[in-house]
Amino acid sequence: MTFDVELKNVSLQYKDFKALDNVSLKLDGGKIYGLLGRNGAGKTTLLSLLAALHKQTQGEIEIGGEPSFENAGIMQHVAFLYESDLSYEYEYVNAMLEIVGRYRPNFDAEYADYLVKRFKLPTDKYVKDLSKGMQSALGVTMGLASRAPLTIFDEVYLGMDAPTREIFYQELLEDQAKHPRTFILSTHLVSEMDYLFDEVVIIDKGKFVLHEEYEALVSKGASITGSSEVVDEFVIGKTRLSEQRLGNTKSVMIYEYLDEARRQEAIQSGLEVGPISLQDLFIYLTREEA
Ligand SMILES: Nc1ncnc2c1ncn2[C@@H]1O[C@H](COP(=O)(O)OP(=O)(O)OP(=O)(O)O)[C@@H](O)[C@H]1O
Repeated sequence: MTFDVELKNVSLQYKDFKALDNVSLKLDGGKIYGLLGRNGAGKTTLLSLLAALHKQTQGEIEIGGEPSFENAGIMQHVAFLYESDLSYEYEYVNAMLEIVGRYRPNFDAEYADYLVKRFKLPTDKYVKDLSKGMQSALGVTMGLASRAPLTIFDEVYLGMDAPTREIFYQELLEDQAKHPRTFILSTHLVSEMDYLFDEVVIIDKGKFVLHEEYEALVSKGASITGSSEVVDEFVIGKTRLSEQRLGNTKSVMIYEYLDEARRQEAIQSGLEVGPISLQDLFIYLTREEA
């Protein structure tokens, strides 16, 4: 089972501050979405509305085709994992997973057990005594093993070290292939996680910026590498996202679709044409105006 998600003109006002401003978005079920935004952009606010932790001040949210707020039938199928304070959690890992399993209709205890071993989570310590990275891995274990049709991870992987994050990414892709559901991953680890995303959503200062397929998005630009003079000449008049220089070699990311003829022209001039990085595009699209 997977869930579509739809936000129609959603705003959230905290007293006199608008954290989300008229956001509309439609996410088709069964895909992995990357939610990107700078600090304070409104990612957690948006995700906590999807998890019905509070209600939007304006607009409508539908999950699986139904209004989701205070809808127990829908919300039992929505898993929201975020960095939470577990410093008072006097439960062992297995006991905590058992509790989660009671509330999640699709919970797979065997898979949870497998993930506990895969993440090497100690089963003889209270959750409060686990390291920060281990607590993150426990959050990921709860989220994956719940197999909820809508699973939201809000930066839960921050405390994990790189090899542990790699295990998470592998498990996410493998389990998504076997049991497709809708994932939303918010992250600042853009260049590390971009390959996971089917589609990307960017918000900035509470406002919707874009929603696009990852492949389509990164094909909107190109990286051009070669000798400085030739690169400079080729990129004249094009929007530059970033620039790197090493000796006489230069690499420039441009934000412009290159058709086959232009690509061939670049290659004929001795330039290398590569894909653009989502991270550079993200930085460009959310930059502060000077
Ligand atoms: N309870 C609250 N009262 C007032 N303002 C709030 C409240 N919660 C969040 N905000 C504000 O809403 C804005 C969006 O916050 P949010 O946590 O959604 O951002 P974020 O994109 O998740 O940021 P980060 O990447 O830094 O975690 C911020 O300016 C924040 O200060």
